[in-house]
Amino acid sequence: MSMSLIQALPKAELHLHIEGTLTPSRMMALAKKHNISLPYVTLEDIQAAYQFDDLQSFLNLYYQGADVLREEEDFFQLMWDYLLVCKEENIVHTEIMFDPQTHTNRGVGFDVFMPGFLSAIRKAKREWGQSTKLIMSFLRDLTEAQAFDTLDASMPYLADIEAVGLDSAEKANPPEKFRKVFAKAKSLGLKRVAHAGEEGPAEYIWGAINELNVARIDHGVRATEDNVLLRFLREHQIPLTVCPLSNIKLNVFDKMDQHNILSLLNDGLCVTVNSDDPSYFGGYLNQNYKELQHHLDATDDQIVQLIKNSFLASFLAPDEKEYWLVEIDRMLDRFTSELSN
Ligand code: HPA
Ligand SMILES: [Zn+2]
Repeated sequence: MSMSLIQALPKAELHLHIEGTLTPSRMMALAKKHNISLPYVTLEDIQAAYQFDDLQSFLNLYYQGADVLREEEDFFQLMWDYLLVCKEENIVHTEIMFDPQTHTNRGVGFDVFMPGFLSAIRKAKREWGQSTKLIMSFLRDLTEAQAFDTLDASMPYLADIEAVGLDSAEKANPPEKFRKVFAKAKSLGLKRVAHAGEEGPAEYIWGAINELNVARIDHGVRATEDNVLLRFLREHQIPLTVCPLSNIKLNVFDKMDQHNILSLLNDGLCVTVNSDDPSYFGGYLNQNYKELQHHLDATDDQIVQLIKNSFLASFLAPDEKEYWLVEIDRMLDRFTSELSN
């Protein structure tokens, strides 16, 4: 049963950067369209370049790749490519991060990328009922004043933005640097998330919770360095959006069999599985689940709990969460009775 379980069950994805879904072939096509010369000739050159030492070495290529995104249609295609993957992988709900500053810094404004994103999102909703929410992420290596400018520029699109987030280079950019802009976002009715405890210390997870008032932590795997924090995360069921393949590619863990996701799960934390930047890290969501079966001997029960957590940790309304949890149990009952017949 476990082979098809991952594919068969409806899932939510909560930690996904849309700029990190830019496929090598789409990158090549857009470079050609806009007459941009890439440091790659073939698709294989791109694959070969995607070997990273750490977060920063990845970010350098990720920001470089995003430069091929110039027009509304490009952003539509980027989003559409990913939403088709959601349909294929049975990701019925997805909370998608986008990095406005990666685009506004090179003269591509909200009036270019937002209409592109939104038309793809609306088409997927119409065609197969795809559920999505958008999370606007601030780049933490830039200043808080620049984050405020970004929040101001997003005002015309606020109705389509669920939450704000915090990403990019974590070390030396602690959450409290963005305390005021997160407070402003909260006053505007936006939910909050932040990357913390990926490369940065457990202390940054406390900072995200106490200073930024986040509903969940992106990554958070370094929480295991602080037992008081672990107890707090368990007691308050503050979700961690963990990204297994990302953590291996960026050397947060040496090998998948050393990943701590299942020990966090067994400890009673609300952990979830996500793909982060699938085009750069070598796998979409289902592959991330499969890695846990292959390298950590994840049981069916653990896979099911991780999938249920993906809905519990989402920003869906309580009745929507309940709908999917009931649907999952219904499907599991059916699998079990099919197996016993
Ligand atoms: O995993 C990540 N961490 C920080 N910044 C990012 N930007 C895209 N992906 C990431
Ligand atoms: Zn991320």
